[in-house]
Amino acid sequence: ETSISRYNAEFVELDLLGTGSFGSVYKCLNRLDGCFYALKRSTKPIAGSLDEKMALREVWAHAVLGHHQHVVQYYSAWAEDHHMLIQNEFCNGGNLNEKIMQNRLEKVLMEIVDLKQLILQLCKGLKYIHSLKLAHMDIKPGNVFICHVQRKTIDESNSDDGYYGDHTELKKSPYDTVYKIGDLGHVVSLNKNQKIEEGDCRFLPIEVLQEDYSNLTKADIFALGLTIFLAAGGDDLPKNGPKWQVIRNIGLPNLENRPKELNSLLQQMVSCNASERPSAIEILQSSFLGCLTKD
Ligand SMILES: Cn1cc(CCO)c2c3c(c(-c4ccccc4Cl)cc21)C(=O)NC3=O
Repeated sequence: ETSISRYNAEFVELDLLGTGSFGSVYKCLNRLDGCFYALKRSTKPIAGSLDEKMALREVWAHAVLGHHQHVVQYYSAWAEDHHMLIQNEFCNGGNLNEKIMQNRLEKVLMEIVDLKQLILQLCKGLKYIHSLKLAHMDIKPGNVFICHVQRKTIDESNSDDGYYGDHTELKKSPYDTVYKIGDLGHVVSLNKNQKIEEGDCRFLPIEVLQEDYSNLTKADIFALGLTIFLAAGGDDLPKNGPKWQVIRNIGLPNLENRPKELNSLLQQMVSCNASERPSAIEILQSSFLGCLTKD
């Protein structure tokens, strides 16, 4: 019998955004509020299975993380006809991996001012997650979602708005770019020593591979360093083998035509010794972002 599906009752399914081992993600329109949402629909995991633990961790993490500008917003989750659904904020700009691929195709490099924004915003998101005693454990370009939001333009028409500026500061783009950390499927709590589900091995620091979970926030910093490296124009990362070992033991190759401050920040973020990696808070305070954080 056709059981009443909340999914069909409350949403209009518009596009398939992606599929994977996790299930399928659709862009949906909520019939009531007229907003778009990203809905992940996956087969309901077997009770007591590892998949169920991970699925519950994802929902618990979203519930604990509440609202933050640089974490993808969670709205609801429910189960129906052998499926589990999670309703998240829809980010209309794709993900950072698609942007990196696009830049390579067009042979363009992210400008340093945009890289600084990327680092600033992701560090604010990580600072928030870490402040709640959680670690993301799967930071990578594919899990950084992009929102293009309408720029707050000063309305030129009513010149008596008390704004006597010259209005020439209009930026080239009609929108601001907001980066958000998403996919909380690997989130772990810092204190509880639980078996972690490793994230993408290209972004995994060696100590986590060796099951040293004493510094999980610094595992996120390591993965963030590699994520920024790729966004700044670095070559693809190895999944294993000697090149994988070199990054863990020696560090990253220098990015030419990038400021030495950026290269040294990246080197620190991927330090072999987790305690030498700067925390999200330290990066926000670092001189590299200095001129930026005073906005
Ligand atoms: C494949 N895919 C494409 C998109 C659109 C990006 O412009 C997307 C989103 C999400 C997710 C997602 C990831 C992990 C868990 C749950 C969701 Cl809804 C997946 C997404 C999500 O949470 N929000 C999204 O926009």
